[in-house]
Amino acid sequence: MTERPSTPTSGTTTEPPPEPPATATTPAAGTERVPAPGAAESGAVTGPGPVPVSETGEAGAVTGHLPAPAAAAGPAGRAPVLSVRELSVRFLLPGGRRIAAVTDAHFDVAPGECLALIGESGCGKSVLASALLGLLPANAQTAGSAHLGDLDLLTAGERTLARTVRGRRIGLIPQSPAAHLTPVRTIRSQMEETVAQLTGERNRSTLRTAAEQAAGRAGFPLDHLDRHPHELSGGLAQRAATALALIGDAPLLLADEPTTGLDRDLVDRTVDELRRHVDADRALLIITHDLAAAERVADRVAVMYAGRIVEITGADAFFGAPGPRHPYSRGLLEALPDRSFTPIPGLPPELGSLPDGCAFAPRCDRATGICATLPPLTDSVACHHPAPARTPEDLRA
Ligand SMILES: Nc1ncnc2c1ncn2[C@@H]1O[C@H](COP(=O)(O)OP(=O)(O)OP(=O)(O)O)[C@@H](O)[C@H]1O
Ligand code: NI
Repeated sequence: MTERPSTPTSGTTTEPPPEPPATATTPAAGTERVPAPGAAESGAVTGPGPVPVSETGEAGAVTGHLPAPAAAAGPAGRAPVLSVRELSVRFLLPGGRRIAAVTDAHFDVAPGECLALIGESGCGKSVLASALLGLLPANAQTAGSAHLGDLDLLTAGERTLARTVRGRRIGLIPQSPAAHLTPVRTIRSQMEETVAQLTGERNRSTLRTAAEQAAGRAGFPLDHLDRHPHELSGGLAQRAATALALIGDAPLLLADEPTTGLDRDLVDRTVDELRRHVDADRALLIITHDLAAAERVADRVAVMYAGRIVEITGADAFFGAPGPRHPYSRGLLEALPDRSFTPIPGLPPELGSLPDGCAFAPRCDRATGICATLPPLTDSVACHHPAPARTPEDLRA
């Protein structure tokens, strides 16, 4: 774990000027959001407390929507930057198949806090991030709510998301940075344009300096700034995308695998820069396969399995003592080379045909008959047979 101040260093957030957002966070052409059935009338968010989990796993069958103040207190006792309640995403496929990519996700991210979202490939992490930014494809349906202050990101219109949210209130480091960079323009010109759009600055030399500072923050070499995206390695494209996402100093940063393709030193450097973003009293939701990076940057960890968050707990408790409580979370840690290097047996289930009960049960050595029923998320873990919690202080979820 890195040393970090216990109190945020600044209480200010940057109010964006009224210009369009950064190009790096513009949605792909042709993508449109399909509002969830009944989503329009639900401005309400559910209150804190046990997470209701829908038995059917169907979008629209989300349970427990109780009216509550939009600014429910976050884990640090402050109003969260992001408040996600029973967020579900379904993809409708030809022939009537439904992919349950995200089911009943429920969490907050507070100012000055980093939440790391981890889990095996295909479990729904990127879909969750895309839902928050209104970047889902047209065959997606959402349910639940995701409040950024008073704004429900799931029901906000594309115009609002494009003009005031993406790049301004939420920065995105996308999972495929090369695809998000504009192919025909140099990295320098994309960075200068982003600075101009977000700050209103027009002076050439000021823009040039700001772009070079942004590159420096992400460890992007200045002598590569005049290159086009196709002239960059994957790691350099990653750093360019990180630099672009950091420019707006958005109150919430979504970083989807921000360290892919980087060597260990650059991983550390990148996550330390992301941590500086958090320590300036902003929020970070980082999606990563790199558990060492998660340990270095995160305050809390959310573990996702087959579209559901199965455990959400403090990073110190998770990576240290007493360790995670869900058998899947424990398996993820035990699979690490510097732990017992034992892979979790079997494969994750198809999200198009999930069982009614615990989706991890077929791979779990603790499973019993009761696991044919869905375990609710109580005490930070959704499992009928969790490892015991040692002390309440260990769990600061
Ligand atoms: N447009 C789509 N139509 C149908 N299914 C989709 C679509 N987009 C994603 N999915 C499915 O949603 C599930 C979750 O995908 P997602 O990209 O969120 O996984 P992930 O956890 O981010 O994985 P990774 O770690 O590999 O990035 C996958 O099973 C994927 O096949
Ligand atoms: Ni992903």
